[in-house]
Amino acid sequence: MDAIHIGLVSVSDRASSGVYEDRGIPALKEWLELALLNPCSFDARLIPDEQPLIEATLKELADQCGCALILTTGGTGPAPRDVTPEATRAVADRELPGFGEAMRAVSLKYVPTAILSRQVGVTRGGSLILNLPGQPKAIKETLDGVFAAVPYCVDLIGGPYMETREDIVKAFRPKSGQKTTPG
Ligand SMILES: Nc1ncnc2c1ncn2[C@@H]1O[C@H](COP(=O)(O)OP(=O)(O)OP(=O)(O)O)[C@@H](O)[C@H]1O
Ligand SMILES: Nc1nc2c(c(=O)[nH]1)N[C@H]1C(S)=C(S)[C@@H](COP(=O)(O)O)O[C@H]1N2
Repeated sequence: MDAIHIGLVSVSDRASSGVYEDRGIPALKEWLELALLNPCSFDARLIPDEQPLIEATLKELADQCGCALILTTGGTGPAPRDVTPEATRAVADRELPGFGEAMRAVSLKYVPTAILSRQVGVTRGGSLILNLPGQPKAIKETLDGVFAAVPYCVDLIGGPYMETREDIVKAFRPKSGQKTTPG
């Protein structure tokens, strides 16, 4: 089974300055380790809401670290210091608007303020970058809702073949995109 390298970015002024303990990176890791069958390794970064730093971090994870998937958490709202979507768009080759739309739609089942998140999904080279809201509970809520589309997206941009635990999330691939196990 392909090994997968994943970038995790927690964007939070208060967690990065020690006001509270970061719960973003542990929540991202926990969900991914439960959902993915592939052997996974992670590069994790805890940074403040500073656009140049977010951009540099995303570029490093995509271009130097070779992450096929990069998940950010935090900084997607309307507050003046929320700049994760701007940073993500600034480093993007293409935007995949469906990810932001679908995450907001599933999130409305949990909170009416889901519409306040400006989260986006983009590609940069062979990396898929997804923004998640900062509330630690939002990580599971949004990943449960959209991750079915992630493995095929990663296939299409030339990444590893991701396999998921079906009781957590069932990856969807069209028949032509499915790998058949030999024998
Ligand atoms: N990385 C994190 N670790 C733990 N809790 C978090 C984290 N990010 C957000 N939260 C929790 O979710 C709440 C709302 O998150 P939000 O992203 O709006 O924080 P914020 O007001 O932008 O501040 P900051 O950037 O300092 O996290 C926070 O008050 C906090 O309780
Ligand atoms: N699934 C889910 N989506 C959510 C939330 C949540 O708790 N769960 N919080 C909302 C709130 S209150 C805000 S302000 C926005 C932006 O959050 P962020 O700035 O922490 O990224 O995400 C929204 N989306």
